[in-house]
Order: sequence, then structure tokens, then C-alpha cells
Amino acid sequence: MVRDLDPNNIVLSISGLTKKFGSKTAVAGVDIDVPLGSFYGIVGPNGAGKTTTLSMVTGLLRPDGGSITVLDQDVWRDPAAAKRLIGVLPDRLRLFDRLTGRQLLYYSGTLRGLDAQTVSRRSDDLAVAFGLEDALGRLVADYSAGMTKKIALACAMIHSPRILVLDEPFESVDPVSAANVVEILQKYVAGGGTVVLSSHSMDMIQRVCDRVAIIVEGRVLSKGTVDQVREGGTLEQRFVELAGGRKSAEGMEWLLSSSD
Ligand SMILES: Nc1ncnc2c1ncn2[C@@H]1O[C@H](COP(=O)(O)OP(=O)(O)OP(=O)(O)O)[C@@H](O)[C@H]1O
Repeated sequence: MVRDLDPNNIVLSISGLTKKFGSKTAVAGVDIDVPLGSFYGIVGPNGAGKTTTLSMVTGLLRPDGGSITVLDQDVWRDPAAAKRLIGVLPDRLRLFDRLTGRQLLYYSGTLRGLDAQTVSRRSDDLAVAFGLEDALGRLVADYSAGMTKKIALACAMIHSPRILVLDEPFESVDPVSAANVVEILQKYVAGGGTVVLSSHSMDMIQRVCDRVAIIVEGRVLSKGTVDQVREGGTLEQRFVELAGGRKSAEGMEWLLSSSD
């Protein structure tokens, strides 16, 4: 699905981004421009640097080099101002799970400056949209993995951010709920929002995103519209090609030998 986006209207600009952990280079000079109104997918093999990149974009992890601007706001010069514009679903969810779903939404909303009445109204809307109406009164610690993902996503959206940055939003989410989440995100984009998400589901990215970047070993090896990146094949084929192909199971014969 490619919509007519203005390539000059960039809502998120990542430029020359780098990050090392000790001697390990996790992000080695990433440049990505996300046009307003796009549904942008970030894909890459395990350990490619997706989470590290998204954590720096959302002001959670300080970069070693490079710059990130959200609607002309430098994320690292004024993190508080930038964070007001961004809704974040982090990868490793560390939620205050001794709160109920409703309390967690209240906390997220008031932290972003909303008044109690607005939070309450939006919490009800989000609960219906995510199918969590019956769960709002229960502790988040007792939620399933998919429900936890959904309440975290609802918390990311409650302050109606201009851009949503979502690390693996579909992980652990059942197919019906995933379709539901996609629909919510598509409505958000149709209303003027922008979504950047990482996912391992090539099929999902190919279906819902209009743009994609493939990151391997901390570098962007391909980016553009999904059609430009997949070059006539499927996104999964292109991904496997760029990620270095599949590993064989040679040398694993012991796994099939009987141990008696
Ligand atoms: N806090 C950290 N300390 C040390 N190394 C780290 C840290 N965070 C990430 N790394 C390393 O940086 C590299 C990139 O990790 P990252 O989590 O960004 O990958 P990813 O693309 O999100 O992977 P996945 O698809 O498995 O979630 C990996 O080699 C990882 O081991």
C-alpha cells in the first residue's frame, strides 16, 4: 500500500546514528527519513541493531554519534519536548505491573499532562479498541503476553502523539488481535499520524507498511517503498538475501541419533 507522501515533509530524521557497547558496534551509521503519514517498517535479523536504533530514536538510550529529529525537535537536545511528540512501545516491556490496566493508563496519561477526565474517556475508548474492556480492573501482572502488549500499546497512544515508535508490536499477539491492532494503526495514520515499527513478520510488513528499511549488522542495506526494496520478489526473499542466507543444520546429526 503506497500512498502519495511528500518526501520533503519528513517527520522523523535519523542521521549518521552510531552506538557501541564495549567493542561491539550495534549501530554503525544509520540514516533513515520517515515522511509524515507513513507506515514505516524496520526489519533485520536478530541482533541487527533495530531495538538499539529505536531506543535512541525515542530518547531511551543516548547515541554515541549522529542526530535524530522529530518534527524539527532534536531528540537529544531537548528529550522532554521530543517525547511529547512520540508514543513509544519499548521492546523489553518494563511496565508497572502491580497496577491495574486502568491505573496504568491513568499513570501514562497524566504523566503526559492530560487531565483525569480526558484520561478516563480515552481509556474507555482504547479498552474497546483493543478488546480489553473486561481486563481494565485486573492487575497487569496477571495479563497474558498479548494483553500486556496491547495495554502497553494503548498507553503509548493515550496522549495522541504525532508519531508512534513501536518495537515488535505484534509479538505474542494473536492473529485476530493483530488484525485489530493494524486497523487501529491504519486509522491513526489516516488521521495524520505516522508509525515506525520493527517486526520479524515479513508478511505483515509487506501487507501494511508503505516503506521499509532492512538493517543488517547495524547498517541499512536497503530502504525505500516496499516495492523498491523487494525488487520484484517477496520482502522475505530480499531479507534472506541481504541477511546472508540461511544457515544449514550440518553438524547437528547428533540431534537425530538415539541416545540409548
Ligand atoms: N545493553 C547492551 N549491552 C551490550 N550489548 C548490547 C546491549 N544492547 C544490545 N546489545 C548488542 O547490540 C547488538 C544489537 O542488539 P539489538 O537488541 O539492537 O538487536 P535487534 O535487531 O533488536 O535484535 P532482535 O531482533 O533479536 O530483537 C547485539 O549484538 C546485542 O547483543
